[in-house]
Amino acid sequence: MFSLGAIKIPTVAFLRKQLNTTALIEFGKYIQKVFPAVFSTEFIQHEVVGEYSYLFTVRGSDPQLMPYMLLAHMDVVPASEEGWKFPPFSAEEDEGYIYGRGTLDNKNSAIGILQALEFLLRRNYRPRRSFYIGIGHDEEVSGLDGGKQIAMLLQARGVKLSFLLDEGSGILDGVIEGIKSPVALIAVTEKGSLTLNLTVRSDPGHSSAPPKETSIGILAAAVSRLEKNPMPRLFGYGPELMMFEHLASEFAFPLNIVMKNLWLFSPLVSRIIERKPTGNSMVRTTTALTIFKAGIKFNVIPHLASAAVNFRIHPAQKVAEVLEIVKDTIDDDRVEITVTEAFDPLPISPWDDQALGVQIFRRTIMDVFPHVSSIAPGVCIGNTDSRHFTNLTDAIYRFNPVVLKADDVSRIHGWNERISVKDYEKQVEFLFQLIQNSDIDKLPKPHLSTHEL
Ligand SMILES: CCCCCCCC/C=C\CCCCCCCC(=O)N[C@@H](CCC(N)=O)C(=O)O
Ligand SMILES: [Zn+2]
Ligand SMILES: [Zn+2]
Repeated sequence: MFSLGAIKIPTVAFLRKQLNTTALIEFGKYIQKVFPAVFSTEFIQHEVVGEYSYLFTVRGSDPQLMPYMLLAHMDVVPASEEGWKFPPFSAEEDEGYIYGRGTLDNKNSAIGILQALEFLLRRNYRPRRSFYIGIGHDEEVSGLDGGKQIAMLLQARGVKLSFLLDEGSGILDGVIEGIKSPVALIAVTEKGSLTLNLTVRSDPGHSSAPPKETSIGILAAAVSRLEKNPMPRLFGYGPELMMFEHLASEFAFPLNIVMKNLWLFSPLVSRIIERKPTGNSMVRTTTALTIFKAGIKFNVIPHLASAAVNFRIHPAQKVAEVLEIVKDTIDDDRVEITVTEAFDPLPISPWDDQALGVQIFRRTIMDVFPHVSSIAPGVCIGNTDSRHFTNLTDAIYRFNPVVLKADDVSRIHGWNERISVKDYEKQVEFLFQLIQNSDIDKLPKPHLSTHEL
């Protein structure tokens, strides 16, 4: 059963320096109370990192086995009171669903991991393979003070990981047009990000004698040009090619043939899938106008107008290239462009028979979600704390073991975020099995089943 108390604690992160620290402290106390075995077992060390994040070191009985890591975060994005069926921090249960900010992103993982470990400890289970659990407190606002500090601490201790599992993808059921059965997408990379601040300055004055162009008009035209001129289609040039090839047999004829031959059909496929926002995010670097500020009074021509634009960079592109395209598209020197944050797409993690993490995930997915018909490498369209761990392993995977239906994706950061009690229990079962399956020291033999391998 979901620890509903975790959802009721409003661990909201607005900005890097604007966190609800009272709630973060309360969350720490809460997990100590509900997971007593995790906090008192002799072979588990817990540490508070960066004031509010938690790092657990679970010492396995066989020091020869290379450790792995499970990552999650306790902070959540803000939630408005209106628009929700139930208040976002009420953890109300309705028709088998628990509603609340963080039920999918990402208290389900934070609590689910600790719950699975608590269950194992109560059964006197001691893992053979050591592992780490990181519960960040500022993932939604960069992870620099939480997740990154955990990564740096482990790096300073000389830790190397065999694999790392974080949030960032899931079991998609009816999300990809043309695929009827649920498919598990394990993201082997995540898109890069570039946030630009655009500013236009012009002389202030009386609205009764306006100039031909104002700061607002100039800026509005610039952002409109960005929106009307999407970044180039790059579908088929990144790991999404691998994803669709793996999923090809899930499509009915003739789409299965099309997906198997993306070298020929990717221009056609990209035009179809870009029609939906999630599909579009696979096709290109996305452009999102997220902040627009100007003006103080109806009869005053404002001196300043500013806007923020957030680009999520396709794995086949880099920050520098996106910036060049932006400058060419705006093509107006009056618009001052400054970079607020920028990083390239993350490296692509291994996806082959030698990749231990992948084999363990496959086996665990098949054990716990037998109705999943394919397991494929995917691309995380957002960003996660795992991007701070690239010095510890090249095997970083993003996968939340939760079934997401078409309307669930927009609940993440949106209204009515929810998880079914059944899905949460499955998530705990997955983690419970995963920890045990990770104790193998050799890779399992390739599985001969109808599953996509
Ligand atoms: C062809 C269709 C394929 C569709 C694939 C869609 C898969 C959707 C599945 C899950 C949703 C992804 C959720 C991504 C997790 C993102 C976590 C997050 O919100 N991170 C923040 C971090 C912010 C920061 N400053 O670091 C973010 O990305 O904004
Ligand atoms: Zn998240
Ligand atoms: Zn999030």
